[in-house]
Amino acid sequence: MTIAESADKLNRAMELPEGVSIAAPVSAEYQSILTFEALSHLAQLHRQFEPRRRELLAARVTRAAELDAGKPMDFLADTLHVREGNWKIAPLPKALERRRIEITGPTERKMIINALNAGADSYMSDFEDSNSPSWDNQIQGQINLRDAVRGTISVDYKGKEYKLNEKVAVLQVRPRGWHLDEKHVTVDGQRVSGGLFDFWLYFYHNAKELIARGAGPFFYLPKLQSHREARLWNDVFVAAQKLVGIPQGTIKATVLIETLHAAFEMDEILYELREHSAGLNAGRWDYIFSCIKVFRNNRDFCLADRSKITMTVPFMRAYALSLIKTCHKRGAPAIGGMSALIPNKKDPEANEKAMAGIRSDKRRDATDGYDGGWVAHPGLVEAAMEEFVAVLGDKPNQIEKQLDVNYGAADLQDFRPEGPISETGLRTNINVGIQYLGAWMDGNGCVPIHGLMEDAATAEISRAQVWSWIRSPKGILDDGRKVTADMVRGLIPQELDKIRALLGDAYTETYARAATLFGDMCVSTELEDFLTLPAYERME
Ligand SMILES: CC(=O)SCCNC(=O)CCNC(=O)[C@H](O)C(C)(C)COP(=O)(O)OP(=O)(O)OC[C@H]1O[C@@H](n2cnc3c(N)ncnc32)[C@H](O)[C@@H]1OP(=O)(O)O
Ligand SMILES: O=CC(=O)O
Ligand SMILES: [Mg+2]
Repeated sequence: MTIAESADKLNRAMELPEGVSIAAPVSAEYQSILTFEALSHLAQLHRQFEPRRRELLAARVTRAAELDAGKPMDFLADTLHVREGNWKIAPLPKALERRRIEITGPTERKMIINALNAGADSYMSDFEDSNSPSWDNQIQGQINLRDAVRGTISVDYKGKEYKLNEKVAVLQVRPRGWHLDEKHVTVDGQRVSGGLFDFWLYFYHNAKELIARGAGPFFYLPKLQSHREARLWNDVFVAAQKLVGIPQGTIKATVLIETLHAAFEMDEILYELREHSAGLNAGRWDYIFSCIKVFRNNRDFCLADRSKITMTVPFMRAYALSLIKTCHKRGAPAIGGMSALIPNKKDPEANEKAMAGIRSDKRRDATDGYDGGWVAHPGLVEAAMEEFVAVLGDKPNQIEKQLDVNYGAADLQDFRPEGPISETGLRTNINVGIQYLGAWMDGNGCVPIHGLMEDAATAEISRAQVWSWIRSPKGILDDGRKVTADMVRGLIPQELDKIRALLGDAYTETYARAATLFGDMCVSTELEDFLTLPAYERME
């Protein structure tokens, strides 16, 4: 029986609201999330907001075409009054005042427990970059979150029982970005938005319970490209709070500034969400990816090896400090991003280096003025926390710190360094891109590769860099060879062999499919918008 047939058999007994259809199995347990009322409100929200989502996605295409045609990236003229106005976001709830260290990770059951117990102030549970959006991951993730909110989550793993400590981190949830659909659920024959689906199911099942427990429905909003996209989220929040019957302004959301477009609209984004805002976060990995994507047709644009694009290169520095300045002026928290370093159990020397890297990353963020920062692994919380405490002392945040910096459009686009580009850097991008994509298509959205955390955002940089080095006349290796499509096609089987040898029994044929897809995307004439869009269509 195919998945569609078994889904049909299982779901035939299930009563669905008018116009709603589900093309995936819904077990009795899944039905506790996909209730008639939850789905009927989802359909209502879809009908109300989907036309605007589509308009905004179309506006992204128009904007990209304008940039391709050479229109400069700049601050918006018609929102000058917002940038110059004297306003602040609404006061923060107590639960979101102290966010020095936020751990992040996928919504897998054991990981949720480990993350909530890790000693961080907050935990961002992720349906985006670190998640592979298979049907099971999405619905099981909602089940896990529901149980975590109620404190009943537990799991027995290899004979060890996992349950929550008395004191746990404050939970925040990141739904998918506006670009992703949830292909298994349609309303009136149209796929629903992945972001709306994730947001609504979590909100519907947990908002009141969270409020009763002294927290609230707190979110992270990924990959926004404009304040109009923030306005759409704000309007969704207003409608959702009304549907569930909780006061307006109860939802709080932190927006990731992780596209170059959004860096030019930070004030405007905070303004749109001012009743619901919990500040901004520097999503550094998607930000680098976005810069490459924005300048895809600018033959002068070229970035050095991925390892050379650190937080201290000119354009990243301008972005990082502008974000703090904007947030603090508006009374909003500025949350730092993720260092990709993770602990290394097998190699003490590498481990020491990783820990030193984490410390220096968090020290720089805290000293600059960030109110908190992200870590990818429980083993990093203590060291990262020490660095923030060293700067903040016993204060919950440093929002009062106003930055006297003035970065303009040219600083945000000072894309240095352009080199070096090495064969090692090229091979690493290919190897990481294929390994990540293979794991993702097999249902795992976050993978340790060569001592670093790799997720959808970091893999996007790898993919976009290879594409850009082929296209740009500046894509020349430090030994003088031009990066070409033929060179990349030749390296892919070699890197796939290395992956096969490395993974051993864990290797599946998916990696070969991932290599084909990755290769096609690198050599194609157009830079595909997101790696995850074609990959999602290849998943069940
Ligand atoms: C660009 C961005 O968007 S960044 C945000 C998105 N990315 C992330 O959130 C990264 C999340 N991190 C991870 O998924 C993981 O840390 C990985 C995949 C990078 C490495 O995971 P592993 O290989 O399992 O690490 P390792 O074996 O050292 O894990 C040790 C323990 O910590 C747990 N752990 C590791 N990372 C996390 C995490 N982020 N949250 C909760 N638990 C975690 C493991 O489950 C394991 O638990 P156990 O000992 O009880 O079995
Ligand atoms: O989501 C975070 C990022 O760096 O991308
Ligand atoms: Mg991101």
